[in-house]
Amino acid sequence: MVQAVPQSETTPFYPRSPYVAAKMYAYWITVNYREAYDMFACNGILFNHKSPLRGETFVTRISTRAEAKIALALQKFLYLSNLAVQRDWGHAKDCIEAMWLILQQERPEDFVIAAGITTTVRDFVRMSFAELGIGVRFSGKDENGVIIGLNEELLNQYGLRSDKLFLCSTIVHVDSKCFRPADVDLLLGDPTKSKKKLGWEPNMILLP
Ligand SMILES: Nc1nc2c(ncn2[C@@H]2O[C@H](COP(=O)(O)OP(=O)(O)O[C@H]3O[C@H](CO)[C@@H](O)[C@H](O)[C@@H]3O)[C@@H](O)[C@H]2O)c(=O)[nH]1
Repeated sequence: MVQAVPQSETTPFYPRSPYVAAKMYAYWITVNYREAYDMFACNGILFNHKSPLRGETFVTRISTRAEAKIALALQKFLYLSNLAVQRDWGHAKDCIEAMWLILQQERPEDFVIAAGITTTVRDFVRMSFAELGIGVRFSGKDENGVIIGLNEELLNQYGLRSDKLFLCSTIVHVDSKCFRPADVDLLLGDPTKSKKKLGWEPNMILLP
């Protein structure tokens, strides 16, 4: 449903949730006030951004909280829905810096603020488990996640015990009943304008 890949300032919007539909009002009223009253009003079109303050209902925190509990043997499984969706995940600090830069410009304009790198939820989960020393592979029809390796050294470094983690055991379950009725398959922002005009560069990016 995305109208172009990557998505720049000129890509048409196609909201896939009531929340994002409401954000369209905020976007257009900003443009309207700028054009009608010559106000210094700008839109930062921010792609997904994270920090330690990220709410626990978002997929990154759902996963990392569950992963930590699994590593501590306080929980057995992580339940997720669609692992194939891709997001352009950046850091909130970088976005705030971009907001400040937008407001320092001579002329008010709209800017895409994005890392310009897209990652599947599947890879995010795999990478964050790996940070703890737990190797996970997703396979099979349901794409459940299975332990394929344990890095004892890394686990020990965090004071974690590997005796409750078993090779070949399934720790990530995909629940297809929980797929969103309308979801965004792929978000990948094009930050070219921000980099060029604002001199903005994200400091924290998620490398696959
Ligand atoms: N929440 C959640 N999402 C899951 C899960 N499993 C897979 N996902 C998928 O992970 C993706 C990201 O979901 P969220 O972390 O909930 O974020 P979001 O819907 O992309 O919302 C963010 O982006 C919006 C713009 O697209 C923002 O408007 C919003 O503020 C937020 O930053 C979605 O495609 C969702 O289907 C799960 O168990 N829980």
